[in-house]
Amino acid sequence: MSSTPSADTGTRAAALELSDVTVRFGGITALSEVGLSVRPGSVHGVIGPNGAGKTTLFNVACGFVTPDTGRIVREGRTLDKLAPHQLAGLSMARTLQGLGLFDRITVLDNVIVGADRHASSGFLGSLLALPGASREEKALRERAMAVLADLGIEQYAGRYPASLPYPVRKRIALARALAAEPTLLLLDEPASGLSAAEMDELGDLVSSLGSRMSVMLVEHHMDLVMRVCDEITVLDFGKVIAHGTPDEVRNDPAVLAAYLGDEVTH
Ligand SMILES: Nc1ncnc2c1ncn2[C@@H]1O[C@H](COP(=O)(O)OP(=O)(O)OP(=O)(O)O)[C@@H](O)[C@H]1O
Repeated sequence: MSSTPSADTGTRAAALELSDVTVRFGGITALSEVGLSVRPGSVHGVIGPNGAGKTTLFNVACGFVTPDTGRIVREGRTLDKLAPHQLAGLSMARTLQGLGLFDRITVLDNVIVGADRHASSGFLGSLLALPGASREEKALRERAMAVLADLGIEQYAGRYPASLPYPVRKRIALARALAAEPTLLLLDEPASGLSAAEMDELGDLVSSLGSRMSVMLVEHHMDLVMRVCDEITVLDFGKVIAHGTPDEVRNDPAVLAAYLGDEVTH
């Protein structure tokens, strides 16, 4: 990865900053000159009606999509290009809507995949293949178990993901991301498929994560976003139409207009 220091703003660098990001898919402009800055130690929400560009923005932040134009700056360093395998090296981790768990290995081993920052080097593969526990493997297992315990799902460590309820599987995916010890966590629709009670628990969890790291939360569920986010960026038709605190965004006429006919809660 090539990177260059960005201009010193004199303040603590953003955990993640996207500037003037434009993404086109053929004739469709999914994002148009979008800017967003995730302040260190904050929970930053991204919302918008269907087709607004949320997923595309998330994919740019994860390196899945390279913008046609624009800059990605991580803690003061401008990244020419961001690839998914570079996330761990940048102390970033993400969860996806599709979870992406490995069903043929245990929950614990799934989380070890996250704990092993050197997975792309094949280090993890050799560890999992070895019957005897090396010092490194022991440390990885301990770290993975600690994260599972932190999320209240350590009892599932020896189980296989496919046999477990969806909300538990979502926590496993989160545990895998957290096991990489990120300082920036990117969450894509973490509340989808959860009951109201489970969503409440998730809200508490995201709030507590926000006190330990920076979080970018892309989410449909307005109640959750309003409850846990310090700042919110609102997209519509690929453009930023509002940005501010939950109260500012909630009362913004442009946001109300964008959601007209949709379920906005006050
Ligand atoms: N791979 C792609 N190819 C072509 N068009 C795409 C692609 N991905 C997204 N788009 C288009 O870009 C626009 C933004 O899509 P995106 O999925 O980012 O929005 P979204 O806010 O996540 O929508 P939703 O809430 O419905 O998931 C939409 O018009 C979508 O049809």
